[in-house]
Amino acid sequence: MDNEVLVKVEGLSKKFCKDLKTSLWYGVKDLVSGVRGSSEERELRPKEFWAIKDINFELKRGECLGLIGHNGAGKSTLLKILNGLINPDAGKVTIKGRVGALIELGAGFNPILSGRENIYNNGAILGFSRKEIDSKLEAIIDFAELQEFIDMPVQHYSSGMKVRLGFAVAAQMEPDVLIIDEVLAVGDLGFILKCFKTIDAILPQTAVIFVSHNMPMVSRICSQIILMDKGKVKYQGENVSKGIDQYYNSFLTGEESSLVYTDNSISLEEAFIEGVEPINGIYQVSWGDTIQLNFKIKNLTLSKMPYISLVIYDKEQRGVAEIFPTGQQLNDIEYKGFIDFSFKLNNIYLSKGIYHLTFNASESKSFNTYYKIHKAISIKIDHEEQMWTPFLLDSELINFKN
Ligand SMILES: Nc1ncnc2c1ncn2[C@@H]1O[C@H](COP(=O)(O)OP(=O)(O)OP(=O)(O)O)[C@@H](O)[C@H]1O
Repeated sequence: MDNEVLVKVEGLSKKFCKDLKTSLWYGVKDLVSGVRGSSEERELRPKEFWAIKDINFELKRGECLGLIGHNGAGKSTLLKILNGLINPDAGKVTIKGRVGALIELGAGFNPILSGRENIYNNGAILGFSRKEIDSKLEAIIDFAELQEFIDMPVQHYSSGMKVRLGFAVAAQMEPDVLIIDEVLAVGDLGFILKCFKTIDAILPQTAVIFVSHNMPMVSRICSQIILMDKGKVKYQGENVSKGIDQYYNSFLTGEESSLVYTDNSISLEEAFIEGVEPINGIYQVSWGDTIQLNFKIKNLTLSKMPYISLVIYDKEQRGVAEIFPTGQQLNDIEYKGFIDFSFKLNNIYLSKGIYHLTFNASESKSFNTYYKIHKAISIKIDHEEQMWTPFLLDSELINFKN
């Protein structure tokens, strides 16, 4: 039972047409050729493209597949085929058991019916009797936190309320397969955290397919990953952090520093890491390395030394660390020109991934900014361990009793 394959996808492909008129014309042609019994059109015709091409995977109970990729990569199309909302042009999907799905905002709900009536409708579609739905109703309403609004037509629900109801129905109906698209992100943080707690709880009995652009969430719950690009698989496997790395690496081109603020008293002329050659503008550093950061600024009007501080941002623009180098002396400046700063950064324990340093020069540690620039230096931290958390803490065993 535990190792039962619940979802099997073989050679799945779906094509779309870029223009509606042509698409309708092809639809009529396909209908006629279908009636005549002639073979299906497998090749692309003018204006058609593969939204997904040759996707294969198997998912067992207790496993969670993360689907990641740029906008338009084909993730939602794949989910819609799995949920039976659209038909593939080639390939086969085999799903065992009950499918709970949260795909499009409001999809699966009748807008003129109330939340309560929609719960009964959805439950019936999933094969539950009225009595069974009765017994689950309170739990669903409680989970969705919609007690007050459950008798209001769904068309008057806010986006977050629709997601709450959708997830509550999908997750509380004991699905064997749970399909969740990015729509979950519409919920507020409290609800998203509650959803993840629920996913953790039902995962041992369920096969979960999860689409997200939120890599920390993907890395937290997924046991395998498919990185899609223009409908094709770019990475597939159980090494989730490798897939995420590849996804992030696909954004590496065109990374340029961006000036946030200047009062025209200084400008940053150079920023680099001593002894490290950047690749595509990114300095490759190993986890735990000690590095030397060098900055050259051009002083235009300052008469005192500025205070330099740095902030490290991860790929998703979350600040993960601040650096206030000690030993800086805010003395008078003798003459205008260039000033070189070198800072040592001991043992970087940030985990694998890309980070950007924001350079900040101000009158003192927390007063009067002169100059601020994002992505002054970009760093890629390498580590042989497959980890994907904001940073790694170094620890050693100091005591052990048996
Ligand atoms: N019904 C449709 N008719 C024509 N093209 C479509 C249709 N549905 C999707 N597409 C196209 O298929 C491609 C894949 O879309 P899809 O919604 O699957 O991407 P996605 O990976 O889910 O993107 P996102 O991250 O933005 O949600 C896109 O180019 C999209 O324009």
